[in-house]
Amino acid sequence: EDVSTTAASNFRVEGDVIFPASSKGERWASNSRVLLNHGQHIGFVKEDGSFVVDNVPSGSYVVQIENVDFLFEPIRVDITGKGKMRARKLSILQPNAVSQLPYPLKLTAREPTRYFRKREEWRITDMLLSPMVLMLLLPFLVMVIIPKLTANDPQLQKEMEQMSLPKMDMPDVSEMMANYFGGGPKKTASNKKMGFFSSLSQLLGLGKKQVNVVVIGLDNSGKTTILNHLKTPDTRVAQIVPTVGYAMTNFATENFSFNAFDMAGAGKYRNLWESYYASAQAIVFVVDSADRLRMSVARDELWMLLDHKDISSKSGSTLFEAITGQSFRLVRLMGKD
Ligand SMILES: Nc1nc2c(ncn2[C@@H]2O[C@H](COP(=O)(O)OP(=O)(O)OP(=O)(O)O)[C@@H](O)[C@H]2O)c(=O)[nH]1
Ligand SMILES: [Mg+2]
Repeated sequence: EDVSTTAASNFRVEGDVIFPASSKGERWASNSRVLLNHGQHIGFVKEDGSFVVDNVPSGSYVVQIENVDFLFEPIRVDITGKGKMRARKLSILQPNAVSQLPYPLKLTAREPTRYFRKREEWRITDMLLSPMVLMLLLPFLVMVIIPKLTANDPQLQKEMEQMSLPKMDMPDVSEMMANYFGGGPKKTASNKKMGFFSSLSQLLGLGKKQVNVVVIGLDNSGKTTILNHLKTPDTRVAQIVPTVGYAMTNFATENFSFNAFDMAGAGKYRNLWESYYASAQAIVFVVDSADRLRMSVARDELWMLLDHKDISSKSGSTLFEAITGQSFRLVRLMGKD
């Protein structure tokens, strides 16, 4: 009886340890121990990597290789009462899952042991992805993307521009920046009417160049009609009515986006014209050649325009005259006067 129990407890666990080829020397063999159940039974590794743990009673054991330089995955070994060996992966997360392994054991070094955590290095992405920077960048992205999205839809663009600034009495950031970087002369009235988004996209060199055009001329001379023809067919208005005060319209060519101030020509509104001269890159003076009775009134208004301080002080400003109606005689008449 005594013999049978000692015989039953005299099993041996065998296997091989495989170290990576890169590891130099045989140092690892003497530096390694085989631990069963964390040291309940201990074996040593020979120079060739083989090991034997003697005098192991039947039962279930966790086999680990203890080595200073390398990490090994532990294996579970079950020894039956009759000395039958069975090895399986030691699964901590799923203890019941059986993944059979060969016996004698083969234990392969998984990776070198790291005793120190790698020092964190500074990377540009850490900084760019920090919430602070993202929060700073997001509004800028929105400002750049929205004008691009609305560029094809003048109606929407107009709505955006009307929505953005006129109601709030807020300093125009883009104007401030343009003045600061451009170092140009102060144009207080100019950019304020252009809308925040468009001037910003212009500042960033995106999209088309923005041109402010002021269209003036006597009432009923055809200003609104001309501007209406310059718009795309789908944005044209069907019915043209006398303008009250002024109306803003937009139209575009390949390279330019025009902001046209369609001024009302009726006598009581004419004193409004001059406040838009300063902000204009171009002024169109429309004359109805068929309106012979009021040609002299048109001439006086034109002289007043040319004498205005905002016009005479402007170098490189352009003045267009649009002659509507049928008669060419009147072009000559204008020239004579
Ligand atoms: N026959 C003819 N009629 C025109 C021409 N241009 C405009 N009209 C008509 O003249 C009228 C007045 O045109 P508008 O474009 O409203 O004139 P406006 O200069 O904008 O006038 P205000 O807004 O009052 O300053 C409209 O009924 C147009 O249809 C043209 O070249 N020939
Ligand atoms: Mg009009």
